[in-house]
Amino acid sequence: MPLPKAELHLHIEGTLEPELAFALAARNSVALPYADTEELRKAYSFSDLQSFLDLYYALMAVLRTEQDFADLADAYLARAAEQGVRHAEIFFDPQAHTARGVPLGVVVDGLTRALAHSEERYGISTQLIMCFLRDESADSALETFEAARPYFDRISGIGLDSAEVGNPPAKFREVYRRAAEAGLRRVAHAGEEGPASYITEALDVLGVERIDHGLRCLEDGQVVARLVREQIPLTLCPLSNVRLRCVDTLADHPLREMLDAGLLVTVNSDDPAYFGGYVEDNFRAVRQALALDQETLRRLAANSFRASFIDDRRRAELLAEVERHTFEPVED
Ligand code: HPA
Ligand SMILES: [Zn+2]
Repeated sequence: MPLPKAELHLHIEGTLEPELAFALAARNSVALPYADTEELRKAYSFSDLQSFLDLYYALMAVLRTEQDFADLADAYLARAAEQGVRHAEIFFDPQAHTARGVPLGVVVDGLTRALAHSEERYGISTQLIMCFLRDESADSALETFEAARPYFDRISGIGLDSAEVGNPPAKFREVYRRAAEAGLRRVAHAGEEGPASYITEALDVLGVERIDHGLRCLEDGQVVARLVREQIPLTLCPLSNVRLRCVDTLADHPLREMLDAGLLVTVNSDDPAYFGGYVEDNFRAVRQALALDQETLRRLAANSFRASFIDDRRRAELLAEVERHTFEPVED
């Protein structure tokens, strides 16, 4: 069995595998501009975040019905279970669907239909985090937030994703204020392609409890010192960072330096269908590239539960599972 872990940075739309994309395209009579899955996979060569986002949004055209969203989430959960995931906090992008005429209720009902049987079927507890597209307007985020109020009993928190540079956190001050007032958890992508100052802004202006990516904190010692002091979790995504050219190679990934600095870092998969692996694949890749020992892997898994929004009892149970875990001999 793989190491038990929580997945805290996972875009459900980024789990759309080429095979499922073609199956849904056929089911919904949507034409894809690729002959087959092989040709589609060849398009997964990205130069930066935007080049990925262009394909990510285009492929969403196949997601139309409640069943589509349920199938997408169920396929993810089945994969996640094989990868040792025991708790998942799952992002979705409501505006990417409502903009195409898919009602918010269809998205939420479909996703939560799959999540509802997740504990029983896969042993994975789940939460849903609604992300706003930061390259859309602040008004659009507010409209989306208000439209989602009827679903707040099924939504744990809000996040911020999409094109970072030029779309600083402060643009979304009001929607984060309303989320806090509504008792929702708050996270945001910051410091992936954007500067370290966006991390500070997300903490100070948006009141976020966790930073998604946060890699570029390393460019500012004061930001690192604060993240360490306040033990703000960072949800790193190593394979994503290589594919989107935030780091040159996995061997250059600063994960080890970040751990050594005392940062509360976690390892996650971001958009696994596009970036070459799910969360255990990310663990395995950094273990190999950075020669991480078992205690370091155990620490990363424990961090994932510490950084999660689960209740204290389940957190204690899952941390005990990490402690008890015995590693299988590695073959590579
Ligand atoms: O890695 C990402 N960064 C920003 N937006 C995203 N939307 C899906 N994945 C990402
Ligand atoms: Zn992300």
